[in-house]
Amino acid sequence: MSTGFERDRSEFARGARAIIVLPDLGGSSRDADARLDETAGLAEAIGISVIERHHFRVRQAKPATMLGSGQVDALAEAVREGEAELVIFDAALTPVQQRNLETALECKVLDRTGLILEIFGERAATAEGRLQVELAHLDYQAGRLVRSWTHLERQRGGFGFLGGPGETQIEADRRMIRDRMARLRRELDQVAKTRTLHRERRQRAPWPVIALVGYTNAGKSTLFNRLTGSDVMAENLLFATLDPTLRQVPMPGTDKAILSDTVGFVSDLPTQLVAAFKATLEEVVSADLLIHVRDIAHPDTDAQRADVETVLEEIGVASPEITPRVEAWNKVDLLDEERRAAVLEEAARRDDVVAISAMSGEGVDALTETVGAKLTAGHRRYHIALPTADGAGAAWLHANGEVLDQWIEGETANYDVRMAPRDYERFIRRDA
Ligand SMILES: Nc1nc2c(ncn2[C@@H]2O[C@H](COP(=O)(O)OP(=O)(O)OP(=O)(O)O)[C@@H](O)[C@H]2O)c(=O)[nH]1
Repeated sequence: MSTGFERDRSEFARGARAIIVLPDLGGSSRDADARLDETAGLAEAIGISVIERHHFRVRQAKPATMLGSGQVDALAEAVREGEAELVIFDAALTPVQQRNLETALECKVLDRTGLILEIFGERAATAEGRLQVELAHLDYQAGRLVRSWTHLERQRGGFGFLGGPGETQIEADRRMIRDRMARLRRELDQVAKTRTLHRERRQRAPWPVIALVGYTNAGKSTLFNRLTGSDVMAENLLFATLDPTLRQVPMPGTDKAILSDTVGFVSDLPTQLVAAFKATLEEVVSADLLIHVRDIAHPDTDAQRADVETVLEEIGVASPEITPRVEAWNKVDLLDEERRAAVLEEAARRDDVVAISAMSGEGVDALTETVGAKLTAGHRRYHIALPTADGAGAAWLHANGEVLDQWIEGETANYDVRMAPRDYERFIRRDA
């Protein structure tokens, strides 16, 4: 069934000419140029062609148009001269502001949430990803529909104007959205159940799961490819990895580990998206260890780190004491000599930080060593005696622990094994 509310991708056709606007309300610690770069990068990731960037200082956001009237006029002029088809605001706009701006600028206006939804829509690769995006999108539209209706009605002077023109249509639209959302939720439940089954099956496999997290463009995919030796997703596509990709990788100290690449995080991630993407990020929630990839050469690297930690907390990842993190300070190749020396020195001082260049490979072996060491940090040495005929038991020990020594006494095979207490208990239970 088509609700008529599905995304019209042709609206943002590849190559659409766009102007990026940063309304600067002050008080942000972020670098305005870096912010404009990020938004331009996000837009370009879905094929929008960015022709201009504007940075407007706004003392107080205007309820009707966000910007002051002089600024709106200047922007309208820029739209006409540049023949722009789209203006992207790096801010959250109310439905009223969005519509008033569209009228004044005579072109389409998209806010940050709308832009992120477009990107998520384009990148969602699995059935679950697509369902989640559509749900988030409908949720966003439902909010706009209700409020814009109230606004229209007020313009008509029509409180108490129930049953007036348009109302029936809007009611019908809202019902259609509601029905469609209910259906999507049911489908999602089903998909989520299947996923949980798969995950449980994998959790019974003995390998630890390592999740790569990080701000968008930090270099997660580049590192993922380097660690796994795959060259998929080598393009510079923001959010190229909306759906987690899982690979087995060798890790010192364990037989192997499962590495999961996840979606890039952004600042001000709309709440409805955090909720909608929680399932996609479940790999992160249940991971044994997180590698937090940071673009250490970015001017806002500290703010980006805080954003990532906030999202991790929002989606329910346990504190670093329970789910250990290793920070990979990436792109050290871009630093000037002085900064590079300072970064390397600080990284060397900390046992949870490794300076790397995912691009050149510098530091990547050290990262693997550190991750392996963290994974095995809680490991202990056990003595285990098995009947020599227990080939499966012996194989399990080799796969799950580090066999330090083994010797045979009559019918008994002895093993001196280093492994996680959790694995030891699982092994003992298996025997019982
Ligand atoms: N100079 C330099 N560039 C890097 C390095 N690592 C990644 N890059 C570049 O940074 C850009 C983003 O890298 P990705 O690996 O796509 O980043 P990501 O974190 O997966 O991005 P999202 O999918 O948006 O979350 C690409 O242009 C990479 O080539 C590095 O160590 N040095």
